[in-house]
Amino acid sequence: MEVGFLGLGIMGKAMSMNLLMNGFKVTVWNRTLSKCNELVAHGASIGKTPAEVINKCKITIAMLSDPAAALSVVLDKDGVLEQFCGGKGYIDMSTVDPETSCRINEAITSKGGQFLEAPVSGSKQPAETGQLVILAAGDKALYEAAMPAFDILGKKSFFLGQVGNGAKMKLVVNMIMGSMMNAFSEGLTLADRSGLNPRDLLDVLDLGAIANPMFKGKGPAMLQNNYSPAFPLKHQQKDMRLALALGDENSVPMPVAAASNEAFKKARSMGLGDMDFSAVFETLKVLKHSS
Ligand SMILES: NC(=O)C1=CN([C@@H]2O[C@H](COP(=O)(O)OP(=O)(O)OC[C@H]3O[C@@H](n4cnc5c(N)ncnc54)[C@H](OP(=O)(O)O)[C@@H]3O)[C@@H](O)[C@H]2O)C=CC1
Ligand SMILES: O=CC(=O)O
Repeated sequence: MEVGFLGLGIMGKAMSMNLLMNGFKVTVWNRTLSKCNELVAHGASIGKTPAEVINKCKITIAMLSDPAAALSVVLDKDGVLEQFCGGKGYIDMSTVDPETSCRINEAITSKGGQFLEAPVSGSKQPAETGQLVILAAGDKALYEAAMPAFDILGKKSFFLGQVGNGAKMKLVVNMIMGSMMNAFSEGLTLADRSGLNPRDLLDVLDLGAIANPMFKGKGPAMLQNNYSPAFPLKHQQKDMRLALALGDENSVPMPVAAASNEAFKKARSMGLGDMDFSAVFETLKVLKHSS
């Protein structure tokens, strides 16, 4: 199967490499074109623009940072839309808001194409090992056509109905995840400042009802001030912001998420946006130094 792939950041690079290593023919594009070199060294072809990739491939996947990037790659000069026509499919796996997904859907279908949103749950390592959870919505026929690729990229795919539902599900999941990370950071800080060993807290948490892979995976690194990015903090803050907007639209009070968003904003203001989202832990250390 041949696919195009737009966006070779942390996720896109791992996902496109995984497709390549599993026998797919992949044509890649990235805004910073030099990031294509590693994929090309492993057998990928390169498109110099998104339009060039669309022209070549029947199905193209995008994995881009945020709504502005997702829209720009479709609508701007040399973008996806310039070459779109009937018989082609576009799958946007970026985390965006439902409105952005709907705008892209309208643009693609106005050219006779098929559109699927398919954001993913799971970070750098699940992307590398094909263990993502795929949250698809939109064109069912394209979903079925893309299943061989989804089977490589993920451990489970959900088809959630109309365009927007995939984005909503992803935002709900990441709103919960971001709030959990803040509660975890506060717990580690409270343990430390009240005279406990935070490493003991990790062991206690891991044996109880709130054990989870995130605490287990990130906790030891956080205690060593290691925030090597798997999920960049700026993207987690974007997801909190978009989830809060979804809460506004639906009159859902979300005080915990709102407080978490403020903590991620504070971390961004401290220059931690490109670090892993667990770096929100650092915002609590600032309080210690200033007291
Ligand atoms: N990392 C993670 O754990 C997960 C991330 N996600 C979501 O996946 C998406 C990608 O995340 P991730 O790979 O971590 O992000 P990165 O920041 O590593 O990569 C972002 C990608 O978007 C491109 N990009 C940014 N702005 C533009 C623009 N204006 N025009 C064209 N391309 C642009 C970047 O290009 P360039 O290289 O030129 O900067 C890069 O390819 C995000 O929506 C994120 O929320 C979802 C699940 C897990
Ligand atoms: O969006 C991030 C993730 O880990 O899922």
